[in-house]
Amino acid sequence: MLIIGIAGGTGCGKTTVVDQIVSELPEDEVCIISQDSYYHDTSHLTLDERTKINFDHPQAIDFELLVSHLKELRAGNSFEQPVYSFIEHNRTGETITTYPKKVIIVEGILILSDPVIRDMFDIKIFVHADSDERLIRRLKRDIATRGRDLEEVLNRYQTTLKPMHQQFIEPTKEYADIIIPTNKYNTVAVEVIRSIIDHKIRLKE
Ligand SMILES: Nc1ncnc2c1ncn2[C@@H]1O[C@H](COP(=O)(O)OP(=O)(O)O)[C@@H](O)[C@H]1O
Ligand SMILES: Nc1ccn([C@@H]2O[C@H](COP(=O)(O)O)[C@@H](O)[C@H]2O)c(=O)n1
Repeated sequence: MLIIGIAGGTGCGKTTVVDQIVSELPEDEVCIISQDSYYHDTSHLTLDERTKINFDHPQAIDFELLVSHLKELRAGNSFEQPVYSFIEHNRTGETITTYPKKVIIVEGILILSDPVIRDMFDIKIFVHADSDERLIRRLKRDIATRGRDLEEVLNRYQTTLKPMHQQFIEPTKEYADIIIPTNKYNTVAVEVIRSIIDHKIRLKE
């Protein structure tokens, strides 16, 4: 089993890079775990209280649960991955059964910030796009798919996204084995990563 961690600021293109990497891998050989599934359960809060959470701080993430799930996979067991709603700012109560596969990809803004999880990765990748590029993408995506408006995204950007990025996300670049520049689509880097995965899988077989 090969466990790959893919970090990088919001809107840098993590999900896009993951989709590109897995697009040519057999479906039964790869599983994807999103850090978003591990936002703490906030059912005890009202929707209004949930909107005030700082979702870019490491304390917003249930890293303990993520670690325990990765350990299940390493032990050859499946687990139930929570489904998260960006509209409700909470887990939906549904889960996706996630099975151990040859390649496990864990992606999220803060996944290189936790030392225990970091140690579990065979390959650590940081996806980099400039902050103006990320803000533009985040605006477009959040308005189109996450039920946000311009005011909300810009307000969150100034109050939490930018300071949290500088404090907790950008510094984790130093732990990365590979940094992928994604100011534009980077098919060469995706090809390189695919061949590293192929090589490492063969070594482990
Ligand atoms: N290299 C790129 N160039 C232009 N747009 C991109 C690029 N990568 C991703 N996008 C777009 O930017 C938005 C955010 O990308 P996404 O992969 O969801 O980022 P992340 O998972 O890091 O937040 C999406 O709408 C996606 O289509
Ligand atoms: N209820 C939530 C939870 C998180 N966010 C934002 O999502 C970002 C992380 O996801 P990416 O796909 O962009 O990596 C993070 O920056 C949080 O601010 C949210 O808006 N609402």
